[in-house]
Amino acid sequence: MLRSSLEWFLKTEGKLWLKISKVVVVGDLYVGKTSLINRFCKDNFDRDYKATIGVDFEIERFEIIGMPYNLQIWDTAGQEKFKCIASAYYRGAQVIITVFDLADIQTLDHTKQWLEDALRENEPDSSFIFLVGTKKDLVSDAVCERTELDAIRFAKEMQAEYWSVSAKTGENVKEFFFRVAALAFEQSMIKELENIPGHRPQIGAGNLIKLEKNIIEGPKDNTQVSLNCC
Ligand SMILES: Nc1nc2c(ncn2[C@@H]2O[C@H](COP(=O)(O)OP(=O)(O)OP(=O)(O)O)[C@@H](O)[C@H]2O)c(=O)[nH]1
Ligand SMILES: [Mg+2]
Repeated sequence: MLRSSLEWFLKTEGKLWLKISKVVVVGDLYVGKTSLINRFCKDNFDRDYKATIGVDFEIERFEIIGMPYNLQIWDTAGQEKFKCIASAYYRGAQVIITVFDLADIQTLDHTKQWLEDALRENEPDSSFIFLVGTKKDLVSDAVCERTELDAIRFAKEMQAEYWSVSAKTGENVKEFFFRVAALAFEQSMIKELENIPGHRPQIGAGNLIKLEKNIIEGPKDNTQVSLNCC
């Protein structure tokens, strides 16, 4: 049912469809939010710290199964004095990315509060949640594994999918954002198909994009659709 709806949609409305999904990135100061976004959107890395003031955003263009699709990625400030400005931009987030520093375990403890603040501004169950450990290059494999045990526990409690990345080396960064785009795209498409009279998809079937692994632990190569970053 969903497949025939999708085929019909691609032949008709899909040609004119341009969907933008809002992604909000939150977490303590200095954890590497801006660096993560810059690695993905600009493929660069700056060793010097320049605190984000309030908020900033990037738009990243994708093409998924032949359709243009954009992620609007909001980079928020971790500094307490900017929290008030940043939180004004939490509303309407289809994806919330909660970031901590793998080399600073305290920042993991604060992720629940960041998530709570972001969720307060959004409809219940309307956002995908990710927990991302950054600066993987700074910790040994042993430390990383130990920290990840806690991180995976946190992720389960937060109903989030866990990923570890390094903006410095680029490890997992592209894979992570492709995963974000794939999930947000699929959800947008299902919502769009629901609105087409006589083309009611089976909600929950989720067969637009097939995932190979458990949703809680972030898979490395998990989309079977053609997903291109433009
Ligand atoms: N080694 C290493 N350093 C990183 C990585 N990611 C970020 N950094 C460094 O960590 C510092 C803070 O990074 P930012 O991306 O500015 O942190 P932020 O979370 O955006 O900070 P605020 O804007 O203040 O909230 C910078 O000096 C970065 O160069 C990483 O993956 N590896
Ligand atoms: Mg920043």
